[in-house]
Amino acid sequence: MSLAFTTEKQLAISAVRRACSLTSSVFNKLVKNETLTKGDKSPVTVADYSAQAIIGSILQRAFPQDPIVGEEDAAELRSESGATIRDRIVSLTNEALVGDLGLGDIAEWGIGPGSEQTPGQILDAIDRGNYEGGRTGRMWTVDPIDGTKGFLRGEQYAVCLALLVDAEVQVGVLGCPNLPVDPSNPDGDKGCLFVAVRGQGAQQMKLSGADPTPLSMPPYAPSTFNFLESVEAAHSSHSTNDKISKLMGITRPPIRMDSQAKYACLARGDGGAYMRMPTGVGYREKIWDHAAGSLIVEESGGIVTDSRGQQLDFGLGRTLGENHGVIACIKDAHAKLLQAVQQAVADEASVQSKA
Ligand SMILES: Nc1ncnc2c1ncn2[C@@H]1O[C@H](COP(=O)(O)O)[C@@H](OP(=O)(O)O)[C@H]1O
Ligand SMILES: [Mg+2]
Ligand SMILES: [Mg+2]
Ligand SMILES: [Mg+2]
Repeated sequence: MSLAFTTEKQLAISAVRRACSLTSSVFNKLVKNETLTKGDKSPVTVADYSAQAIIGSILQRAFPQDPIVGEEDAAELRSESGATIRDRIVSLTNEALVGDLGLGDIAEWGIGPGSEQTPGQILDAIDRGNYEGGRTGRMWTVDPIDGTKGFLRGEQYAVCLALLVDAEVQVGVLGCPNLPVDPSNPDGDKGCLFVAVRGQGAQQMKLSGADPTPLSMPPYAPSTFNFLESVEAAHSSHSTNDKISKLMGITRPPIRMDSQAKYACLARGDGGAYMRMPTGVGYREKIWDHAAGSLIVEESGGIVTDSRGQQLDFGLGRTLGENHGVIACIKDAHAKLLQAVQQAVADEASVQSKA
């Protein structure tokens, strides 16, 4: 019997790997005017756009019917002021598309020597990410660089791609170019790829595709349990985590890290829970920030819910809807953690109502 989603898995690995080699090489050459500030004040670089163009272009060739929910769009690049950055993105994307075929790559996906695209095709490949999402059918979701702030600091970031079918994540791939391959040797080799297919487990491999190893989360051990959380306090509440941590009796400090690399590290046994509690500014979490990572944690034996213990709903459109936070955790610690979370949320609400 052939396994489900074999082609999709291989394609997602190939696309993410190609995008990762681009982001790593751009980091070393990035110049100041290659970072723009978006309407929401967040940064976006030529690497974000080019990585989305690469993934969009490969998906267009392999699965032309599948819509894409992607973080970036090409509106700014189509404007007059976007001309310089557009030219750079076109040449970076083409450089990456024509790179030699590697393990598992298929030339029919529009990669390898001779696969250049026109500027118009590249902008269209980025804009394929404009799909609004929804509850039914197949769709991909892509975050070309998750943790752009981490990328700019030379710290953690992830290239993220997931396939959803009827609002359920079926395939998830995370490429983490700056993540140590062996967590016990942080100064050793860097560059990991994480992949999961629903019902088939999760694996870590090197970005080159070598050394695939199955992932499985360790059992709950109170003495080593701690939280993974964002570096950016604006993205998730450090203070709420601190209260939850005290209620749980956790003594180890949190591990701060940008991007969905947190999901990946949790899946391979770091910390015990990835905590993303809302900061109260009405921000809605985006599906591309959670789809791939949540499946990798679930397929490694973990559990992912919101702060009420409910499953994340990927069928609401481009966002996860009203923000009740995200809690990804070792399965047998989840009930205890949820109790502490709800206590902390209730305490915060009562302090606010008295203020
Ligand atoms: N106020 C907010 N609350 C929660 N997440 C936010 C936020 N503002 C931006 N983000 C998201 O936080 C992501 C980074 O998460 P983390 O802090 O875990 O690294 C960003 O992804 P991008 O970097 O892809 O834009 C962005 O989507
Ligand atoms: Mg962004
Ligand atoms: Mg993101
Ligand atoms: Mg991003």
